[in-house]
Amino acid sequence: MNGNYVKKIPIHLQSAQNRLLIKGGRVVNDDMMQDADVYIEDGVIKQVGQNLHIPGGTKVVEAKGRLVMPGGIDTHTHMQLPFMGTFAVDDFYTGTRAALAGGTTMIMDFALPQRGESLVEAYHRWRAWADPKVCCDYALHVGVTWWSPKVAEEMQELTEDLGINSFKMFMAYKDTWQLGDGDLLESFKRCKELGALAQVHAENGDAIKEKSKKLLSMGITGPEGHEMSRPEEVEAEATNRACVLANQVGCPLYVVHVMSKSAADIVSAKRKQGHIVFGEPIAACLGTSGKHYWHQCWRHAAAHVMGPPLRPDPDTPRYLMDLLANGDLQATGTDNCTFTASQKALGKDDFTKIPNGVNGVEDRMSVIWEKGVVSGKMDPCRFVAVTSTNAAKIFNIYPKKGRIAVGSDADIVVWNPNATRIISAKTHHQAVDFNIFEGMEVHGIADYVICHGRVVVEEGELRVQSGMGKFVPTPAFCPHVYGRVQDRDRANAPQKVERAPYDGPVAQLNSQSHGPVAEHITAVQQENFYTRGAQLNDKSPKRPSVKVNNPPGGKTSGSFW
Ligand SMILES: NC(=O)NCCC(=O)O
Ligand SMILES: [Zn+2]
Repeated sequence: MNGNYVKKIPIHLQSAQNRLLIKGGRVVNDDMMQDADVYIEDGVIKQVGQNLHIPGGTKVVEAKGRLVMPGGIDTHTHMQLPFMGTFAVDDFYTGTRAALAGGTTMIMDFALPQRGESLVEAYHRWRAWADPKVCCDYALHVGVTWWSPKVAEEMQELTEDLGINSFKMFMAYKDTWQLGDGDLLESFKRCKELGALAQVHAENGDAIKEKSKKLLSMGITGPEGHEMSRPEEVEAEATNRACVLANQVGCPLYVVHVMSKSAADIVSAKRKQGHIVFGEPIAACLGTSGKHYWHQCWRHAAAHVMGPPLRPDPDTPRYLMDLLANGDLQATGTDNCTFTASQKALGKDDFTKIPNGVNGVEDRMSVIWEKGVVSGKMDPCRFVAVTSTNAAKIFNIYPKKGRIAVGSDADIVVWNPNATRIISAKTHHQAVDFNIFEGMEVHGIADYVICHGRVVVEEGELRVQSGMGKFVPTPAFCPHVYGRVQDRDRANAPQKVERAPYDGPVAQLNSQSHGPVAEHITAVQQENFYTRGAQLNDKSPKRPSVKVNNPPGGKTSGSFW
């Protein structure tokens, strides 16, 4: 099977089933597989096993030869994001509908305030956009795009009252969302106090700005300049800095879109050193590479522009998949943030103006199945872990989400591991007019998708309604993230050395000594010499006896001393 694998059916033919049996399939969780039936009532899994007692009139989904897995959780999307002068074209309706078509039953999006804007207001704006439109469940991360005591206060309101347990800080996007190291430290400290998970977009925004200017001045205006302006080491440096700063204040850290080998190596090395850090590769970097930035067709190249960029090293997807398979990286998202050709063309003469973002929400499950399971790197249990369970654990919604077990939400994908399809913008359900995985043949198709107990994909037919999904609050102090923080703090607490006080002579500070006092005098003297020609403390009735004609360090022949 390939091509147009999901058809739309009219809303009036859609119905909610409150009793459903998935029969004859192989249930896959992150830690075990078993041949079992799954019985669902009112959106919740009620029984898992064989020879179940099922009430008459229950709708049956035949799953023989299929894998019955927790629906996917996409940890990173930006539906209808206002960004770089425009809005992402996939909104909360088309984006979540496409997610379901591909077997993802929950997304996690980002409420991103403008610099100086209230975080709580941004949160409510995103809720107002998403609630009436979402076809599947969703949660929100909130961006900390500036710092002040008010931001710290609002973070508390968001975690305690509004269902937020993760905050994203940007180390890129200088002059808009970027935080400096001091503000990063403050936000990490605050996350820790509130039991929230700190997330970072790890790229050095200052270096990017500088390099972009240089490339543009050399006449490099096309999409290849995007990658050249932010090469691997720019991502690796920021990843390392974020890990160090978070670890210094004992705050757990989640690095979103780990795009390069060197950034992934840092996450993996820090984990080995005992840091509490998680790494999230996305479908784009697992499924394709940055060679496209050098494509002859401008539109093709621009369609791949995202930050951090895809990497030209063709070995990157394999490498990241290996780390995902062996546990060095943990959860997967897509950074789905889509722009049409005409939107990308805002940067036709300047790569820094191409709206950043690619697709992925629909194809993540198939791409990871193909590159991860079909390639023999991971088994179906690990596939479930990296596409669903680990996200549920990290964001504290497990086992409500991410597991097939009694009491869990009935968010399930009935996966046909043998069917194939060819990914194409012509047949995908996203609003965007380009697909970065165009032409890729993938095994693994969602024959049925069940969301809150409703069959939303049935033998190729997509049955959704806007507003079907719900906001899922994510509680703070997640045991999976914060479980060892207290013990770790206690074990690593600095110890004072008990000793007799020093009782010898202590040197007297004077104005000739090096250090802050001397520096202060030098700076003031400099101002007096070159700005006003006035003397130190001009306004005070009695001047100190500092000889400005012979400054400390002596005179120089240049214009500064
Ligand atoms: N990643 C990207 O290119 N676009 C969305 C904004 C962001 O996450 O940086
Ligand atoms: Zn993002």
